[in-house]
Amino acid sequence: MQQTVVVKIGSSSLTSDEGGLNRDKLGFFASELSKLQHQGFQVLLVTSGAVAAGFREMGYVSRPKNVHEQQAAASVGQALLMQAYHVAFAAHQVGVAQILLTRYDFSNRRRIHNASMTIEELLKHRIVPIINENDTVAVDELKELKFGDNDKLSALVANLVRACRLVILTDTDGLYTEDPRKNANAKRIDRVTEIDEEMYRIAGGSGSSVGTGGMRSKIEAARIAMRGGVPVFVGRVAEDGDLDLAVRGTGKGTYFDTSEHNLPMKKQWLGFHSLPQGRITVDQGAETALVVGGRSLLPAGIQEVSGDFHPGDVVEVVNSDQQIIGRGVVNYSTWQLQAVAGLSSEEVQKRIEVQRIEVIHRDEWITLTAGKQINE
Ligand SMILES: Nc1ncnc2c1ncn2[C@@H]1O[C@H](COP(=O)(O)OP(=O)(O)O)[C@@H](O)[C@H]1O
Ligand SMILES: N[C@@H](CCC(=O)OP(=O)(O)O)C(=O)O
Repeated sequence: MQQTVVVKIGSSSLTSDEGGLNRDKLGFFASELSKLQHQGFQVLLVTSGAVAAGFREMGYVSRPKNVHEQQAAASVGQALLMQAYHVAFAAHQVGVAQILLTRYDFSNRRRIHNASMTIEELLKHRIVPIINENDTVAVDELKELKFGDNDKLSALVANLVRACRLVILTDTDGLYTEDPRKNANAKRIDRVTEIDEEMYRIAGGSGSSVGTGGMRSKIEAARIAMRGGVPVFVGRVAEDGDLDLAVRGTGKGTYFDTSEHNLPMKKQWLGFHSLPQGRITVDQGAETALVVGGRSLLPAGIQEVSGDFHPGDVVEVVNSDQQIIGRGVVNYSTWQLQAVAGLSSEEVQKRIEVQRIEVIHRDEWITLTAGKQINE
């Protein structure tokens, strides 16, 4: 079977702080990606840079902060971006296609299935799908409905196509013990096997005025991809052949290894694509049963319920310290659960009629605590 590589290129690698595309850099990346394809890899590109490429044409002096200005700049820049990629890849006899996705598309199983089928068809024809967030329609006010930066989008795409590696290219050669722009003595971390809280602490925000996510969002992307069984490289590609080295394991950057196996599609959807409709707080006993014991959630372990959900919806589960421990498909509605929270299963059955006694069945649950996942 052919191996698939997903490469994400950030705004900082394609444009300058003053805005506008750097066609030399873009041409270089197209050449590196084409080489990978010629070697037999299936290649997908997740690209940022629409806002950065378009804001100058709109007459703005710097990257706009206002949402509608950003959306307008993105719609100008996206066309410029695709035009430039089309020309740059054509020089290597490689065809390209544009795919614009939103967070909402991932949360809807039919839409993401359609996107996945389209991608498969393009790859079969050796066309490189070039993916960006659909900035014009992405809703910024509702943070959970917008990716913002493309790091997380690239991780979701890598999991979707079951990539053999996700390569996140940026303007620094990997994750350092501190932002290297702020501390020249910071040391690069070459290999990461587990993402813990310390990792989030050292990863700062964006260092340039065109990038948005910084290293923090790359760590979050790496966590999602690792959960999906996809190893990740975060770093820089500056010279001929660098991308090949990055894919093969000897690039200039940080490698995030994973011992996880590909998560089943259903669990991926639950953990990373679905949009929770409510929140359930559980006690210590229920937390252990879910996270360590691999058991279902029963009404007895529930302390608090909020949101507006119905049987079949996805809810987020938090422990008594309000830390997220996972997500699952709920078998109760909000009012039903509020009426029986904390009660024994026997008592619940006397009071209300439910299809299944489990609030969340173990097969419809995913643990999302940082570190090693015990229960799949
Ligand atoms: N611990 C860290 N190690 C490396 N880079 C870091 C760290 N913390 C913050 N950064 C910053 O993250 C930036 C890359 O992210 P970003 O600007 O969002 O790039 P992109 O546009 O490629 O997504 C780097 O330029 C760097 O200044
Ligand atoms: N979709 C946006 C991405 C915004 C952005 O700056 O992302 P990134 O450079 O990946 O931190 C664009 O194309 O401008």
